[in-house]
Amino acid sequence: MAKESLTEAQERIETLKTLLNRYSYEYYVLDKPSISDKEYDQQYHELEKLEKAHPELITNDSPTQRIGGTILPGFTKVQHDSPMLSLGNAFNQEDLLQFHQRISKLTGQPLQYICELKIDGLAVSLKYENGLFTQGATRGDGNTGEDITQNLRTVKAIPLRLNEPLTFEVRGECYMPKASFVQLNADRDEKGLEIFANPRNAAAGSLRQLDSSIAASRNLSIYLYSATNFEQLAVETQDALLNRLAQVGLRTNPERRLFDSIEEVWAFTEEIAAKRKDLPYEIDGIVIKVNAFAAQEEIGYTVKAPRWAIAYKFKAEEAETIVRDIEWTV
Ligand SMILES: CC(C)(CNC(=O)c1ccc(Oc2ccccc2)cc1)c1ccc2c(N)nc(N)nc2n1
Repeated sequence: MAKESLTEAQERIETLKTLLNRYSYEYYVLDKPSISDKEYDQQYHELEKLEKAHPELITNDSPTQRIGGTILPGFTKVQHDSPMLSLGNAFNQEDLLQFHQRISKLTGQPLQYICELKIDGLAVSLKYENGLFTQGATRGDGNTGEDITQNLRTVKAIPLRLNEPLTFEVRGECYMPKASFVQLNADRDEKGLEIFANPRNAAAGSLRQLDSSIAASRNLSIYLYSATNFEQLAVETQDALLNRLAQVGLRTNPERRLFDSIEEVWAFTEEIAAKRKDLPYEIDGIVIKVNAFAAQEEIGYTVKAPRWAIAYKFKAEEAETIVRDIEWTV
């Protein structure tokens, strides 16, 4: 084909990046792809060819730039702008009742709860500046984590550009779907490599790689569940925040429910316990949060965890999940 003019190439590259970004949003966030994988691949290869012919037009948010070219010497430290807090635990109905009674005393507002699944993966923080993904980090000790931007850029469910030019930080759980875990262990076993004990360890092991092409091969995914400086999102509840995160292009877990009583919350934990084995990802519990941000602020925090949230933990499923989890060490 005749070498297209620079502006024609520039326009086509911009169009393709916008289209491919939109398709990823439909596929990973809306779970409603509007084109086939084949059509996606065709447009992706057209973009690759155009960028090869015009390398000066390659930008950081192009879907062709998810795998970094270099192997990192190590991970640098990252200070989180606000702490990534931990959660208190509940192990039975009585614990949940006590949680409810304890916080009911701390606010005059009627308590509405939101229940979210507690995905068994690795907590990560994603920074966006003017809508562009600029930094990804592990939770670390809650205040200091490690910069794993290169590896998180390979996670296709993480948009390199949001649908809106927002500047904020979101947090969520990066995980390996059960099917990817089974396939990975089968491949490793066949190659005589040590297999992973559970999907959480496999996800942690993948995000700890200094060569992002290895992380890229591990089919990781992510669910986001919180944001900092979310004032610009103009939301007043956790549920509205999650809807807003999906609207701007971020993947959130659909199995969330709102309840007005702790009895209904307990019933939900039993409902999820029954369907846990059928979920395409592992969970280790349910996170119960006061839904309204105003009530959250009134109820407040302890030194390391919110008072307005608790993790109801399921009993460990199989012997293997009791295996000591890999500590995050590099
Ligand atoms: C509730 C929170 C602890 C996040 N929230 C925070 O980390 C957090 C951090 C600073 C906050 O405000 C402060 C800002 C500065 C200082 C102190 C608090 C508020 C919330 C949490 C933790 C783990 C979760 C998980 N595995 N799954 C789901 N579904 N939800 C989860 N939610």
